[in-house]
Amino acid sequence: MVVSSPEPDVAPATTRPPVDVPRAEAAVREFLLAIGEDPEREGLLDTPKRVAKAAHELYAGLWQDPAEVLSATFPIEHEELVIVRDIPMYSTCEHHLLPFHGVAHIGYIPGEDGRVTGLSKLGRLVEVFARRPQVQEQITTQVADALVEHLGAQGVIVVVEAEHLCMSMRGVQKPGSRTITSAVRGQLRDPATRAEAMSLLLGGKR
Ligand SMILES: Nc1nc2c(ncn2[C@@H]2O[C@H](COP(=O)(O)OP(=O)(O)OP(=O)(O)O)[C@@H](O)[C@H]2O)c(=O)[nH]1
Ligand SMILES: [Zn+2]
Repeated sequence: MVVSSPEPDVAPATTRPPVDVPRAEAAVREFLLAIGEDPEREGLLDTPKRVAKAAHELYAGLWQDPAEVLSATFPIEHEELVIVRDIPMYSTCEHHLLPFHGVAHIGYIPGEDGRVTGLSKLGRLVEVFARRPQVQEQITTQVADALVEHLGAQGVIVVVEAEHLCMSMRGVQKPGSRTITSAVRGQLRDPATRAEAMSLLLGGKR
């Protein structure tokens, strides 16, 4: 078993994602007008340009392929649990386009061929699915399914813990509340294995 707590590993934007910049800038300008702001005032002059530029990073996952992230594997014939926990995660809720952020924990049992992926690739996989307009449940299941589909994992467990700013700074206004979601696949559905993985994954937090 391997347990690792990684440094943040944010995928560099190697290819420029196809944000339609003029369209994004025009939309931000319109939005500023809609809320009664003056897009011509000095502080806002460059805002449409900045927001469009930020979109390249915030939504980079829309143009990334999970299969590519998981394509590099190592034949070290490890057939037991590998866990990377406390992977920092920033995403955008698709309902309000506000951030939600927290950590993801991933455990997987490699495929029968014993091939494993690089530990950082688990962090990159989270990026692929988090850097999109999203809901937390979907990130969780997409990460789990990608490990089964593209890595051939025999078992997977993914837990995501996050605070949603749409619940903190507006709406119900409950700052500090955390949402926890999990997805379990294959051999880790077995109750005993799952309980062991969960306790390692959460590192004695509960
Ligand atoms: N299940 C789930 N719900 C989310 C997520 N992010 C935001 N939401 C919720 O999406 C719901 C949208 O509800 P609506 O009633 O359509 O929108 P709203 O009037 O802005 O809701 P309030 O936030 O309650 O004011 C809210 O309850 C949010 O808390 C997520 O990742 N997963
Ligand atoms: Zn929201």
